[in-house]
Amino acid sequence: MELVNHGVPESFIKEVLERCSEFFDLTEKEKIEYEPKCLTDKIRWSKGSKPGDQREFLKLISHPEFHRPAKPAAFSIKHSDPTCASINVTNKNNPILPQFTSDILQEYCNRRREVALEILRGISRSLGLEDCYIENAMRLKSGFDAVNSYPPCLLSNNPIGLPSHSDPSLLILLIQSVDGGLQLQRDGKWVSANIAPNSVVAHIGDHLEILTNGKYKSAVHRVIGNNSVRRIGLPIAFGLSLDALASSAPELTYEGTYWEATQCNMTEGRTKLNTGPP
Ligand SMILES: O=C(O)CCC(=O)C(=O)O
Ligand SMILES: [Fe+2]
Repeated sequence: MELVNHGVPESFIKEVLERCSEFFDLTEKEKIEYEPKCLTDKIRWSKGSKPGDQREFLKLISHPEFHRPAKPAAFSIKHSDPTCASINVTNKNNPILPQFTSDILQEYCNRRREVALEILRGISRSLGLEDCYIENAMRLKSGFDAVNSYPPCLLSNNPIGLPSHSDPSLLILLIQSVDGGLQLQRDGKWVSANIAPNSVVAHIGDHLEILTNGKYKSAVHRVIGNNSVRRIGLPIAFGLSLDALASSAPELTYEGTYWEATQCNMTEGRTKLNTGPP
């Protein structure tokens, strides 16, 4: 789904993508400072570790608090926890950029959140459920947002920057710095997503497929790399509360659970949905 008139000005989107790009311009030594050291590190840099994943990515954990109310106290860590010294770490050589990058990504996530909630309300309605059904079932007030952005690495002989996969979470809103790269699987074929400048791609994640008992299907997608120009893809994944569990809405179940159905129906690239309940 391509979204236009989404209410976030083009200049702000440009600024977000530029800040990400500046972050990737830091030296490897500087970026290593932002490798995750603590569970609650808000801004993290790392590289794809799975075969064929040529990404380098920056992640923002914009969850308000790493908080699991139903778990023992030891599982609840607030961002202000003094034992997590690496939170908000600033690099000596670049004292401004990463904090600034984190702030601007946070602001971008906040602005996107309302759009995501509005789409999820529309999806609830389309299923004959009350508007706030998904929000309430997934406890989105303390939901988890993550931003991945990455420049293409040198793509050697392999044009695939990120292999076929579907995303965890409920809904993903994506912008990109240059057109092209993202492909979606439709009827077994790869279709390029041509996204107009300043528009946003919205696609469904695995948890929404589970929740809706397969009525909304998680989008299988991949990214084709590009050696000539840096492309930043910036998906925000809107996820459920760390304390919630994705399971089929009882109002939508029929003949057993969706987990059972998906597990006897393996298809390429659907690893997340085929591994069974967590
Ligand atoms: O860069 C993109 O267009 C998409 C990236 C993606 O699919 C992901 O990070 O899961
Ligand atoms: Fe993805």
